[in-house]
Formats: sequence, C-alpha cells, structure tokens
Amino acid sequence: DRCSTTSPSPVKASSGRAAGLFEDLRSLRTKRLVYEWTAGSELMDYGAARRPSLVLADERARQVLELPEEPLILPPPDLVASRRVSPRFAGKLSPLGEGSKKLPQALIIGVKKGGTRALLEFLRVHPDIRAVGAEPHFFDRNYDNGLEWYRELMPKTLEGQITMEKTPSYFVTREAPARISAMSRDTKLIVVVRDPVTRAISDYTQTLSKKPDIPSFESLTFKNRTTGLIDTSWSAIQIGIYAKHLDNWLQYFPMDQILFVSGERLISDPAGELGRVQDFLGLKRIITDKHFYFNQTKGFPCLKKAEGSSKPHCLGKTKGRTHPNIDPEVVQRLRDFYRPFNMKFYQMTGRFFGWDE
Ligand SMILES: Nc1ncnc2c1ncn2[C@@H]1O[C@H](COP(=O)(O)OS(=O)(=O)O)[C@@H](OP(=O)(O)O)[C@H]1O
Repeated sequence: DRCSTTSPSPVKASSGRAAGLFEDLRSLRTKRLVYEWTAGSELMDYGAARRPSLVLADERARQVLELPEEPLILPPPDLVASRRVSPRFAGKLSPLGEGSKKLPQALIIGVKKGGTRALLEFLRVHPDIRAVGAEPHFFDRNYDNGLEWYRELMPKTLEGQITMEKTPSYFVTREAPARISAMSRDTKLIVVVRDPVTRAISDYTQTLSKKPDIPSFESLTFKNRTTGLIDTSWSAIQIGIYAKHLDNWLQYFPMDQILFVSGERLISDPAGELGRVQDFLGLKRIITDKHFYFNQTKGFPCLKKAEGSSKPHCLGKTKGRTHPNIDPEVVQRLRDFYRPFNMKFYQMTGRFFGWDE
C-alpha cells in the first residue's frame, strides 16, 4: 500500500549524533518505509506473511550502530509532511514537539482492497484527525513489541484531536478484537467493505502485479473445478466472508462501536460517506463535497488539496488497477457463493450494500 505524493523523506538528524551514522539510519528508514508502503498488507496474499530479510538486516545494523530500540516504521509521514506546510498549520501539526503521542482512539481495521487508503487520506484532511501514514500491523504482526512501541509510531496530537491508523488485515485477524479491546474498550472501529467478488479480483490483481507467474484466478478459486467446490482457504475468497469475521468482533465490541463504510459509495459519493464517518467519530462535518473532484483520467475521486498541501492529490497507481477479465461463469459461481453471507452481513449491520442486485 503506497499513496502517491507523500514520498518518504528523511528525518533530520538529532543533535549529537554523528552525521555518518545518521546517513546510515536515514537510508535504513527510507528502505523500511518503502518496504512498508509498497508491500505492507500485500504480503499476506499466500498463506503466512513472510518478513523480508530487510527487517533482519535492519536489526543487525541497529546492533552494529548501537542505536536505541526504535519502531519498525519510521518516520511518521505526518511529521515529515509537516515540514512542508505553511506556518498557518504549524500549530495544528505541531512539528516542533507540541502535543503528545497517544494510542489511537479510532482504527480502520479493514477490509483489504476495500478502499482503506482512500478513506484514511480523505480523513487526514480533517484538522482534528492525525494519522499514521504507513500500516503499523501492530495487532497482527507486531503485537509482541508492546503498546509503548505502538504509541511511539503515532503522530503527536493536541487536546481534542483523534489519533488514527489503518491496517486492513486486522479485520481477519482472530486475535485482533481481544487485543484492541485490551488497549481500550472504547476504540472506534471502521470497516470499509466492498463487493466480495470484486474485492477478491482486486486482491488477486495486486498479487499478480508482483508475481506474474501465479495460476489464473479461475483455477485458484476452485478446489475442484468440475464439482464447482470453492476453495475457501484461499485468502482472496476468505476475506470476503464478512459476516463470519464480524462475528468474531462482536464478541468484544458492540455494534454501535463499529462503522461500516461502503467502498462503492466512497467512490461514487465520497463526501456522503465521509459525512457518516465524521459523525461516527463525533467530529464536525468539515470534509464535504468541496474537498473532492472527480479525476477523469484516474477514474476516481481525488482531493482538491491534500493534507498540508495546496495541490490536487489522487492516490497512486497501485490504487485503481485494471482488473483482468474473469470467466463470467466463475464470477457467477462466486456471486452464488457469497450471497447468503452477504445477506447475513446486511442483517447484522442493518445496512444494505447492494452487492447482489
Ligand atoms: N479515490 C480513490 N482512488 C483510488 N482508489 C480508490 C479510491 N477510492 C476507493 N478506491 C479503491 O481502493 C482500492 C484499494 O483498497 P485499499 O486501499 O483498501 O487497498 S489495501 O488493502 O490497502 O492494499 C482500489 O482497488 P482496485 O481498483 O482494485 O485497485 C480502488 O478501487
């Protein structure tokens, strides 16, 4: 997951550290960020997520350089971005150390390929929301690092501002609800959901872009093509059984603490969906129609002005990929497969998402 215009920039060396040492650290950080933003949740595609050797290399380098323990994901892009903003916003972004780092009060927990990056980028426009750019993967992969590690990743906030992060894999992580509830039972949860069939194809398209030699979508879909038995162990299929995953969350959180955003509406009416999200977060509706324009080339809504910038901002080219054509019979079989789960999901959430029309 990588958003387009906020390229990872170096952080200033803290005083007293040797310049050479800082250069090493800076390049490590940059590499690490590039890894997190280009791979991120995308490594979850086939079975267990593999940690690239880069992280191990970082670990060794840290020991050699005798640097203090520090988070895997640095720097918070907000802090980097804040160096470029006009002085008018400097107070809000507090680049010079005002405010304090807090654990997030709201999380975008999923779903993968639902439109989570778009939602976070749009929300960041709100002056009362501060968010981590990269995906921390705390409640799934990095939980052993502890809450202090997690808090350190957060941008500084002033009184009344909400801290947020997004990691789409949380929604399908069995342990995530208990862990988030242990951090705070009051955490607000946001799930961007999208038609599970298009979501699966989007997920597959992402994998295909990195591993062009994988089998076809059609052959991965079935355990047995002749009997039409669907391979529900394939993560691209699994993730879309929303009702099943939601059941797990409801063991720990009441329904009114979870907001479901329609991935489709986020594209056709971003201001409308953002209105619901701002209400849910108890914020003034500041993000409105005026903030968006539809970019014909991109085929998606984009921001007229990104956070901390005066320039228009669309998401990068990994968002809105062209999907391969899938055999219509296979698509129909998948629609039939998901229908009962979708019905259950509409019933549970009290919202009709219209995927089965
Ligand atoms: N405004 C805007 N611009 C670009 N793309 C948008 C936007 N709103 C929603 N989307 C859809 O977001 C899909 C990617 O979802 P995520 O950001 O959740 O993906 S990820 O799980 O973080 O990799 C991505 O899926 P694909 O179209 O399959 O690439 C988009 O359809």
